[in-house]
Amino acid sequence: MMAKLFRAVIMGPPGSGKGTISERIAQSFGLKHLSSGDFLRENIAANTEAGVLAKTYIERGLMVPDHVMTRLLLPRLEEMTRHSWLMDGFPCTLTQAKALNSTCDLDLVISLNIPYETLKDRLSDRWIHPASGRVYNMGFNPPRVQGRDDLSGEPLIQHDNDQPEALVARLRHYKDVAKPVIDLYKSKGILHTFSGTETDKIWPYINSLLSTKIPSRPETDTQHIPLP
Ligand SMILES: Nc1nc2c(ncn2[C@@H]2O[C@H](COP(=O)(O)OP(=O)(O)OP(=O)(O)O)[C@@H](O)[C@H]2O)c(=O)[nH]1
Ligand SMILES: Nc1ncnc2c1ncn2[C@@H]1O[C@H](COP(=O)(O)OP(=O)(O)O)[C@@H](O)[C@H]1O
Repeated sequence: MMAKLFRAVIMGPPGSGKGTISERIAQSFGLKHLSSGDFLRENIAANTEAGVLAKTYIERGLMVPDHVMTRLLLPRLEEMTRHSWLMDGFPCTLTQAKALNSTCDLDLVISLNIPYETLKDRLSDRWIHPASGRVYNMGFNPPRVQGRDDLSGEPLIQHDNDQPEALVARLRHYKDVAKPVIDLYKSKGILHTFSGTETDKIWPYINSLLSTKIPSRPETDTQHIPLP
């Protein structure tokens, strides 16, 4: 019998560890990790209409408008009716959350609550491989060769957006737009908030929460490998 499908969203300010934790969840529980940033980069690389439009905003450090995000992401989610997934980076706004609501029922929302000083330290030390979106942190998960992506060997870059001056504005913006989304999920009783300064300390709590919600590893594209 097919395991029940499971749909989750992970929210948090820039640098809160959504990508890092999503990878761990995907590995441990077999959910597909969907990332709004990755979808956007794929569309930009493929020169789709939405990708060309999105690029003009991202290049200026702005959020992509809601109607572009929903036009891009909802059809992809509709294709995933047979999969369990974890979405990272979407929804960001109440309009996006309402659009997602009309497409599927979420089982769980993880919200990461990380102090500003911690975000500032992490992001000022974040290096990115622009083509793939892979992220490194010089202390936490450094690349094998300094300044180079582990898989492609291509140079890593830093975003101006990650520097403290830009970060303050991004965080303020995040707080404003995320608050009604968090309130919505709280009122639905599916919000779980995790606070802390280290991903490795937060992870066991998320892991044990998900273990109570996902009794067996759901169907995946890959071969079914029993967990130890
Ligand atoms: N020092 C430290 N760095 C961490 C920790 N967890 C994640 N990082 C690093 O912090 C940076 C941000 O983590 P991400 O997983 O990219 O965070 P995100 O929430 O997906 O960020 P955005 O894509 O900006 O929304 C990356 O460089 C990570 O390697 C931690 O516990 N300690
Ligand atoms: N849900 C969303 N709504 C609007 N814009 C988004 C959304 N998700 C991603 N973006 C845009 O794509 C960019 C890249 O996203 P992402 O890879 O998550 O990294 P970051 O948030 O660190 O910039 C964002 O800066 C933003 O411009």
